[in-house]
Amino acid sequence: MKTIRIGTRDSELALWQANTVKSKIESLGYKAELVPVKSTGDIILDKPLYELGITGIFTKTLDVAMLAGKADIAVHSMKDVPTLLPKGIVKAAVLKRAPSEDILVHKGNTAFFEGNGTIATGSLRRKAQWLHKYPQHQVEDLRGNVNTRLQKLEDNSWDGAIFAKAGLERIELTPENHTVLDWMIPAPAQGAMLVVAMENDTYTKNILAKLNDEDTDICTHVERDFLRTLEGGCTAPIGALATIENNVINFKGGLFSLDGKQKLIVENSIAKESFSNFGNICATNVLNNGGSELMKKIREVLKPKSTNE
Ligand SMILES: NCc1[nH]cc(CCC(=O)O)c1CC(=O)O
Repeated sequence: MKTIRIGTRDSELALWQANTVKSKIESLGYKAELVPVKSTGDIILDKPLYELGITGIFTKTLDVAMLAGKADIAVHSMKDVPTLLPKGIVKAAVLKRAPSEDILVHKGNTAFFEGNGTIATGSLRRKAQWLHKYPQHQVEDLRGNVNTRLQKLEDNSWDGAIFAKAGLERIELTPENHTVLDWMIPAPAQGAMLVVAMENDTYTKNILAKLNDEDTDICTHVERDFLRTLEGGCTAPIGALATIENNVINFKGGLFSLDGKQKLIVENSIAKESFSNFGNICATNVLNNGGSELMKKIREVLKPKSTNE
């Protein structure tokens, strides 16, 4: 029997995700092994992500390994995956979503919420939404994998730092002192895992199809369509979350100015079977209600840089 080779980065979160897929493949009665690959996103830590000028920094090295025939599949945090996949690489499964929320990890004293706080994040989306809600606060840049960021928070005088709840839970590192940011719109596809395979690898694709969660697949499709239509190749502070209840998709998306002062929100629902163009409809709604002007301003500042989160 062919062994499915899973390309993976070596961060604790990436390994957890790759091992989870390995176990699921083995539970179906097939063989799988991990192939470690180093990613530039994990190596360059001194610059904000959006300044690195590379799209899909976390995923590119694994794409290269797959295209070079060194790995059959890769497991990604779906929010780190560019909305257009490289030629020859296709979506093979979207796993059932873990919690989608962001959380603030702090140091026990929450008085800063009411006063002059300093919180750390490397994400434009988190920064903009934080400053919108807490305009008197400072936001500092914070890079690195989840473990590195937790360590940096401990080593610095910041009051808190923002993380994806799913990422901390997966590696069982959620600190006791934290607040779930249920008001913050998560990154498109946050909490979901995407497994990609080679387009021509029917054997592997047929196995992975059994791992696909239909509702998560649909929701992340809507969120990523919203992102793709809105940003048009540039990275802006954009959040999106779709959920399904009683066969209805409920969607909330937001575009923010970099300083968080401006906020354009769309909330919309549609029957589940009409999901295919829904993200684009929601994005067009934002673009027609001030979003085009705001995106133009954001592009002038960020251009020619672009990356995900
Ligand atoms: N930006 C890096 C990243 N990519 C995926 C996750 C966590 C898992 C997920 O959101 O699906 C994280 C960590 C974080 O944002 O705190």
